[in-house]
Amino acid sequence: MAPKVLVTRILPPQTQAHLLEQDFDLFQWQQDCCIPRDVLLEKIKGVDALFCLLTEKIDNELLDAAGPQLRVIATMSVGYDHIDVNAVKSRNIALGYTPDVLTDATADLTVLLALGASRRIKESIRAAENGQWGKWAPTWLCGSQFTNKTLGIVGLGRIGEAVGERLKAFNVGRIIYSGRTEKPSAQAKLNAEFVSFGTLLQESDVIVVCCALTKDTENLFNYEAFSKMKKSVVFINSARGGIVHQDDLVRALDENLIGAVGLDVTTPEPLPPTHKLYTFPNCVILPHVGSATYETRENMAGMTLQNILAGLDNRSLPYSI
Ligand SMILES: O=C(O)C(=O)CO
Repeated sequence: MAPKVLVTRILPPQTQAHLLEQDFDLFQWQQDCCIPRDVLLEKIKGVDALFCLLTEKIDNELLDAAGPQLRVIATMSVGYDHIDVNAVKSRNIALGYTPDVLTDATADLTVLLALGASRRIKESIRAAENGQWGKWAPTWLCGSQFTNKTLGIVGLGRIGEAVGERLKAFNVGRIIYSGRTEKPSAQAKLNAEFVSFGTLLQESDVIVVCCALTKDTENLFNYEAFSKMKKSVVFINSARGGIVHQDDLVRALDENLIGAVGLDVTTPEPLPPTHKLYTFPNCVILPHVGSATYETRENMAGMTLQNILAGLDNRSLPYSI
């Protein structure tokens, strides 16, 4: 009998074609929006494999609804804060994700945000489009550059290291990082120093958040943290919205405690267009597009399908959490 497989979205074209070639009893959510929770809870009943995205919460309620035959869950994401990993593992369900493959795309976008925020891209685009572009003027729309500045990376994992490598090319003077543990190999490559979180806040000119969202990092960037930063700091988050206490970020911007902000992630997502964060000229917000290149998304989908196929075959997953 063909295995029952639930896929929560239409996939990039090559992987979508590959999926349809499989001998699956397939239910695939066809609309270009998240599968509603009640539909997911209904459709998960009796499935052998679940192909999900970071938009689906995988918890005991869902696993109970699925039933004991569920053998593999594969998320098309590197982050897995949407998954109750202990709940999945305690039921002996194989769990897969997509590490490495989105590192370059996400690091590229993080650099884009850092440059954009520090060079006042939002105000510049608005000025050009709104007829405020007068004659060239010596100090109009000046931002700051990275030359000789201190770059602080919170979480020197794969993406943090790739961001460091890229920003090194902008002649930063010093790279410091904080995190749970020292990362000797990345540290040596970047000639970086491991410092305490407090030191990183105080000494960085540019702070990039590249860590995972966990219980330890939830709301790590609160009012107290923003208060310790340089007033000129460029603060970038391309990791997860929940790492930042967003109301405190609004307060910090209101009180001019920080220089510029670039966000690819927020709480919630999507961030409603009426949200106060959009009103700050020095806050650039993108709609969670860090990994959004054709190549990367195809690779992520392909890896997720490989995980599903391995799990259904009772093989160990090639990209296992
Ligand atoms: O894969 C992830 O975790 C993402 O955030 C996608 O960009």
